Amino acid sequence: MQEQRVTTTITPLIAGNWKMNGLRGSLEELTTLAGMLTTGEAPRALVVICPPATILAAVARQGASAGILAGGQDCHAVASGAHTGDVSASMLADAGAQYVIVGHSERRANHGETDDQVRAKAEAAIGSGLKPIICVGETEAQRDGGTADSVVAAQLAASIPDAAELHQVIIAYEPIWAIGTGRTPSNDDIAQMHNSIRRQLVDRFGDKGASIHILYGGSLKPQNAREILQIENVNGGLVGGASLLAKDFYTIISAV
Ligand SMILES: O=C[C@H](O)COP(=O)(O)O
Repeated sequence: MQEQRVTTTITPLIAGNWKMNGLRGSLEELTTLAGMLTTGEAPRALVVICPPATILAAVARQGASAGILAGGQDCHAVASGAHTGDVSASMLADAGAQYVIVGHSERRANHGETDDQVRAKAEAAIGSGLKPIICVGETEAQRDGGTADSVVAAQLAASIPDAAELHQVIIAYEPIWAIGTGRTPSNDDIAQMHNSIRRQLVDRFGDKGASIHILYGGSLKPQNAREILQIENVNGGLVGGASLLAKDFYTIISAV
């Protein structure tokens, strides 16, 4: 039987995750990017930068005139309290963020975050008016063992909240073995995974599931952006290393 395919038209979104890179000096890159976005051809994508929390407010303020939106890289699941070192979703919103990454594989791996915790963070984000970018993805062993589909399906099922405001949720598929390695899945493998994610979203959420962004992340670069970003059901990208240089990030944005 032929697989049912679901396609949809969504304004693409390109998000840069600066991770733990970026001192105040990085704002110069933001200024350069803003200049490119305002003087060049108008971008066909929403542009988001997720900097370290220390410069989030500055990024939100400085990026606004060029239409650059700001996002956090993580948030706590509760609004306030005795959680030394943590930042809540409402604090990110207060600093000017409109998005927040939750469940990035570096947090799942290094901080033992579970799907339940990721879902709680996504709920907190939505409750504070932020759009959570919920990350899912398989390890290399899982890909080689043929379980990538089921691993990602389980993460999706458990990490996405059953919120009425579901149109605010964004999914980022990031094969862990592709992050920061320069390796990417084949275009066919990306298409297969994104179509599978789309089917699950539509099965679970109906029409709303058809309008949820599904971003690709993992060694997305100026060199491969054009072909990856035109794959069916790839509605943009979550970019790590290549988002740190304005020139590279602008090339990726322009590839949409
Ligand atoms: O959040 C971004 C991803 O982890 C991708 O990172 P990368 O583009 O450096 O591979």
